[in-house]
Amino acid sequence: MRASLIQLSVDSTDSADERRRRAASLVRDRAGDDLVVLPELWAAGAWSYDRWDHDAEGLDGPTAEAMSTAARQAGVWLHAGSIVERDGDGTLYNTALLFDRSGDLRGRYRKIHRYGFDTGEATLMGGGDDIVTVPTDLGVIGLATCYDLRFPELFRGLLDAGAELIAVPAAWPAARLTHWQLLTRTRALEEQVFLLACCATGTHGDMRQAGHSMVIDPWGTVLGQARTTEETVTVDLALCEVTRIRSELPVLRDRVLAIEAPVRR
Ligand SMILES: NC(=O)CCC(=O)C(=O)O
Repeated sequence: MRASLIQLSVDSTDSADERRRRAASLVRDRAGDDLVVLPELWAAGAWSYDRWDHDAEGLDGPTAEAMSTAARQAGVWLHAGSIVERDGDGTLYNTALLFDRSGDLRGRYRKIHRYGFDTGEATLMGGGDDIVTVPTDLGVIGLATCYDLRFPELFRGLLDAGAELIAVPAAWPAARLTHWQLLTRTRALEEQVFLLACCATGTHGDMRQAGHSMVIDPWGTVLGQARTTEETVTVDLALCEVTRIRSELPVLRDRVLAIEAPVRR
């Protein structure tokens, strides 16, 4: 399969509408690919907290509509990154969307771990409850978002739910680039999955984002990596490698599930 990460620039110099138009055009350029991935909260801006209320939308809002159309026009599976979703009660969620080649919404994941400690996303948004995997004609795709990378138990849950490839949209800060590079490779290696991690670039809300979007194979090898500009990384990958590597190095078979550690905080 051929997969692309579109590392969009999310900068305070352009508007959500401009980014939607640019993202749709970049997705259409990927006609012929199988899977395309966009970053986290790229329309509203992951660090533009003051925009979230204004730019929040439903699953039939302008971002979802533009991305559904772009997926259909390009004939690709499209992980459209995430949106600031407002539900019927008015609660905001950081919600990732996966469209199929016809533009139908096939997966929706509300980010479970909210970043910010006692500020930002942690206080302005609700958290998701569900681990989400989506069976596709490509393989089983697991969904996680940005800060989730710091929580290995979620990735183990995705593995147990059958994930062969995990897509991770992000808006990771440039100041913690080394964490991004370590955590993405570690999650791919420990779960023996392909990990497609698409980070935003550019600066908004006073936060410079890391770029360095990466595709990593189940051996932990980086198959493709972006730099810090707006760019698209395209790789060819064989999902059958998951089965081959899991049988060549069968560490997952050696799990001891009965360990019960006391939880101390
Ligand atoms: N958008 C995010 O989830 C940011 C995560 C982050 O900055 C970190 O884990 O460090």
